Amino acid sequence: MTNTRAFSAPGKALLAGGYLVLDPQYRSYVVALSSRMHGVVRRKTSNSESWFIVTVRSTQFNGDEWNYKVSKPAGYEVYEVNGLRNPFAEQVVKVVVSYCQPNVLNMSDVAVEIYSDPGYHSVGESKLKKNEEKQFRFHDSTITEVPKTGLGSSAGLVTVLTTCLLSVFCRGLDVGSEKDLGIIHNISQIAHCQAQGKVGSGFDVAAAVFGSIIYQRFDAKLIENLPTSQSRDYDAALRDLIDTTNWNFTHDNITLPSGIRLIMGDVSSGSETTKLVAKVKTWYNENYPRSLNVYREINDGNSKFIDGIEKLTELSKKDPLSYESLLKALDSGSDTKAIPVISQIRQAIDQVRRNFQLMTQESGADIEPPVQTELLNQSMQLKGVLTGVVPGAGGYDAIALVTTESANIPSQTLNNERFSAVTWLDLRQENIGVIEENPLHYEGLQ
Ligand SMILES: Nc1ncnc2c1ncn2[C@@H]1O[C@H](COP(=O)(O)OP(=O)(O)O)[C@@H](O)[C@H]1O
Ligand SMILES: C[C@@](O)(CCOP(=O)(O)OP(=O)(O)O)CC(=O)O
Repeated sequence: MTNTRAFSAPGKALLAGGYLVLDPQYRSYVVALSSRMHGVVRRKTSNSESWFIVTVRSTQFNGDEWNYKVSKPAGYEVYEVNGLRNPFAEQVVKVVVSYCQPNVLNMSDVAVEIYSDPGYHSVGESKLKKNEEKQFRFHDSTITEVPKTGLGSSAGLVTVLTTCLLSVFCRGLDVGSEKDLGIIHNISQIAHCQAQGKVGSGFDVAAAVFGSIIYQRFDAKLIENLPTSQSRDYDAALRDLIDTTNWNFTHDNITLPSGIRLIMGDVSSGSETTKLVAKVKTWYNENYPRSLNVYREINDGNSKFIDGIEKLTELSKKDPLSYESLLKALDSGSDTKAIPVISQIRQAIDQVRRNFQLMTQESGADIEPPVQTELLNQSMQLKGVLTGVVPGAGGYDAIALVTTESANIPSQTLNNERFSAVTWLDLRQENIGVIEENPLHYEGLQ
């Protein structure tokens, strides 16, 4: 077992900051989730002297497996021996070997088993396999054909695979050290961005690495300006970008106040974030500077939301009795207008949602389409709900509710026609980012 290590990284929900977070000037509020992506990595004997193989296996998805042959005629060459595509896995292998510079002449083969927690994908016809520690769902289809719930599976994959490979190629990796987390973050952002072929804000990768955070993005040019991987200067530029460049981004750890939880409802109609982002960008440019005012209003709402959540945390510590009665008031569904911090949070989210509804009408991007507005308004009638949003890019994917710990949303909505399209996901917030796991916990799943 000494040859084997295991790591995991969390999924995310972007509660405040959708679209704005693409611009480094705006802060976002990202909650890491209890649904995690896992990787178990082991070294094996190599059959060749001039190359080695990195196998990425995802048995949950109909036995998916990718085998990357890594050789170094001049610079590193990485290709999948059966011509199978997984751009995220491939980019991670490329970036990690270019960064760590393993000696292909005496490097062992490496195998990484990937496991994703049930929350990442719709249940469908899958079969649950478990042992005493973990449980995973096994699907009959390949990864690209199984519907996602929107927790950021590619960011999770990239982050655990990066961590697994670094642990083999750069010995002594310690995910408890800020420095090593920084390296994992920078490599994961580069690989994710190159695989996506577009520059997202990177909030999903940052949450996978650092957990729940206030996130402000790095300048997209950092990655765009890298020379191509064929260039002589690539390896040096890459190392410089990972080890010495100041990325100048914010990832301040946060936690939801005690007694408050996040609950996600999968609506599972699916929306394509890239298309929504493209429509919003067109709308923004065509309506400038009025669109800037809309963004400023949303940003003001986001800031008041973040501030309100911080006030709740403060109150829970300084005056537990008042805090307890505030939670009780939320739970009973009684009128909470007289409680300033609750009004602040609700008004802040109303301000954000009003502007998202306006952008939806004007841009044609279904950020908060009328069915989601209806669902959120209905959710606000449930006992124990503090507030609710369409997370991230919005669309028809999901809703996220911030509720009291004791609110039982699934039982309140059972047999309620208005919620018939919603599947409440079995997950909650969990602040922690990448962690080391016990590799034995993945054995004997049945
Ligand atoms: N469990 C997994 N095993 C292997 N690859 C995965 C896994 N989960 C996600 N991926 C990779 O990430 C891709 C999904 O990325 P994307 O469509 O951007 O979804 P998301 O919004 O969940 O990140 C998959 O097609 C695959 O390449
Ligand atoms: C629009 C965005 O600001 C937020 C998108 O959030 P989602 O949580 O919807 O993300 P995906 O998992 O990529 O679909 C784009 C971004 O920040 O990358």
